[in-house]
Amino acid sequence: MTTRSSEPGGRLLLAPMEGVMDATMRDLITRNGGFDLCVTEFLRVVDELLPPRVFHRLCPELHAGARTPAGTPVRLQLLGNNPETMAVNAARAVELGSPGVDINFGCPARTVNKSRGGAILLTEPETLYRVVSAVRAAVPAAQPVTAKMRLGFEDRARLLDNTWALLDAGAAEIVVHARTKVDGYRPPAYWDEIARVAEVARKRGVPVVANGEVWSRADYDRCRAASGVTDVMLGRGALALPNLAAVIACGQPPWTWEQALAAVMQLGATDIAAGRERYMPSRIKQWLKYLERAYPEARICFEQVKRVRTAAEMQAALRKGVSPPMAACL
Ligand SMILES: Cc1cc2nc3c(=O)[nH]c(=O)nc-3n(C[C@H](O)[C@H](O)[C@H](O)COP(=O)(O)O)c2cc1C
Repeated sequence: MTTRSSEPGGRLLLAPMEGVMDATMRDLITRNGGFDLCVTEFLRVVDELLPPRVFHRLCPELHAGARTPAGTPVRLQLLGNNPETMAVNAARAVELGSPGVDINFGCPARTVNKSRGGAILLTEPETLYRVVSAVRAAVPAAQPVTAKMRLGFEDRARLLDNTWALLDAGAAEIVVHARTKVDGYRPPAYWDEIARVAEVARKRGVPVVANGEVWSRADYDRCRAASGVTDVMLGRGALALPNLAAVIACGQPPWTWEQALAAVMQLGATDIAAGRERYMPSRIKQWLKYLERAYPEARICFEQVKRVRTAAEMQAALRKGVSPPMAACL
């Protein structure tokens, strides 16, 4: 196992991905090394202090020092607009062991935005300020309060207002997904816009993390050059090429399809062992879709398993692919 981190060249963060990047995935992806920090899927905060079990469900690593089995720290992410409830839930996240807390100002989901959560708040810099200030005040000073945002909601007009709001409120770090909400996930990511945020944040000594469309070592280099920042967050790229962080951090060769398929099988086995059989086939299919970007074999594999409904059938189908011919998994 390669455990060297990407320091001092810059940190690598594993992106929060709701419905995809749960503890099992974080374990599989961080095992190979290269990552310095993970951020959890968002925890939706409305009008109450959530019970500890909700935090533990989202981030079981809290039972293990808030680290993945490979030792990568995991920070909890909260999403909401109410400063008071965000503050009490942030305090609880930290009490339960989260190394600081991250706040989501980037979620583009219509249902979330309709209830004034996620990216819609980029139209209200004053709300960003109030939420982050309240959270900052509620969390011990040694614990970082970080924020993740997009370039804007409809356009980038308020990018620097939002940046100043986060800085004035005491954000310790800002992750910028280099697209607006309206851009969705459509390429390109506008990495050069991150440079504008970084220029302002530098005045306060606050690091900025670049995010969006980094699928390879070459993208990573281009992203850093365009944004001028050294820290990068990887999302879909780390699912498409599961050892992307180690490729970047340690020059590890990109995994072969056989290695990727072994990780897919491991995910299946873990889900079964944890009693998540019903959920397992759809998870495997979901990952294969991401893997298609790096491996033509993943498409063949997906076509062959797309009608599989049970965990046992899925396991048998994948197992056949482990012996030659390796190009297919049936
Ligand atoms: C399925 C999915 C779920 C996501 N869930 C979250 C989330 O819970 N919190 C968050 O801040 N960003 C979330 N994101 C955004 C990612 O963290 C990241 O900003 C985005 O995918 C761009 O980075 P990438 O091109 O490296 O994937 C999600 C993205 C996807 C595709």
